[in-house]
Amino acid sequence: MDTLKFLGTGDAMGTPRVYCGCPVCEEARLSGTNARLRSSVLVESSDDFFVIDCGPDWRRQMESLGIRVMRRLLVTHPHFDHIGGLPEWADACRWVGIKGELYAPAEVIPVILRQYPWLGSHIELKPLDEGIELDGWQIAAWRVNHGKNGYSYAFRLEKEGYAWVYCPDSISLGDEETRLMREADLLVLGTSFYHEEAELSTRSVYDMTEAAELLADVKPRRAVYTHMSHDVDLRKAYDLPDNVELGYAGKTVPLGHRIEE
Ligand SMILES: Nc1ccn([C@@H]2O[C@H](COP(=O)(O)O)[C@@H](O)[C@H]2O)c(=O)n1
Repeated sequence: MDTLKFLGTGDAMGTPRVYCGCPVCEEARLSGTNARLRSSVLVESSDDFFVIDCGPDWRRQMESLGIRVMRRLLVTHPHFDHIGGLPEWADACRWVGIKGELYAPAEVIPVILRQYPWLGSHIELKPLDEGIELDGWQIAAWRVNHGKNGYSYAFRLEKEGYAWVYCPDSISLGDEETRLMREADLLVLGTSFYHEEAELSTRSVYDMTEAAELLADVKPRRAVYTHMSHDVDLRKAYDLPDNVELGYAGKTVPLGHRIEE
C-alpha cells in the first residue's frame, strides 16, 4: 500500500524559532519532541515517490531518509517555506544528471522563476491545473485563501477509491474552496496555533479551534494537522476532535483502505 510520510510539520519559521526562548522552543533545542522542520510530505508507492513542497529544510529532510535522488515535486504555493529548497534540489539534479519534474499551478510557475531564474536548466516546470496523474494518483489542485499572505493551493489525490487532501496553508475557506475536501479518507491540514489571538485580517493559516469547525463540516474520516508553529506543544493533550492527530517528522500514514474496512 502507498504511504504518506511527513518530512516536516513546522510553520514558516520552523521550531525552534531562532529568536525565541519560549518553553516549546527550548524543549525543541534540548530534547527535540517539538523540533519541527518546514512542512513537506513524501508519497511513496511500490517503486517510486514524489514530494509535496520543498522548503529550506529540504536538504536535511532528504538526508534524514537517506534519499539520494528526488525526481518529482508538487508545489502548493511559491512562499519561501515551500520553495526555499528549490535551488539545492536543482543543483542536486545537475550533479546526478537528471532533469527534475516540478508540478505547480500555472500562476505559480512564473513566480518561482522570478525568484530563481536559473532553475529551468535542471528542472522542468509543468502546470498541473488540468489535473495530473503520478503513480496512479489522480491529482486535482485548487486555489485556497491564505489570508494576509494571499493564496495557496490544496491538492486532492485519489487512487483505487481512496481520497486524501493536502492543504497546509489556508484560512477561512468558503464552500467552493472546501468542496473537494468533503468526505475525504484523510485531510492533512495546516493549523499554525491552537488558538491564535491575533486579529483575523493579520492571519494566514487556520488555528486548531477553527479547524475543528471545518472538520465538522467537511467530515474527513481522519485528519492530521501540520504547519504548526512554536505555539503547539506535542507533549500537551489538546482538546481536539476524535479523528485528529498532530503530525511530526517521520509519521507515516497508509494511503488506502485496510482489508477490514
Ligand atoms: N509574498 C510572500 C509572502 C510571504 N512569504 C513567506 O512565506 C511565509 C509565510 O508564512 P505563513 O505563516 O503564512 O505560512 C514566510 O516565510 C514569508 O517570509 C513569501 O515567501 N512570499
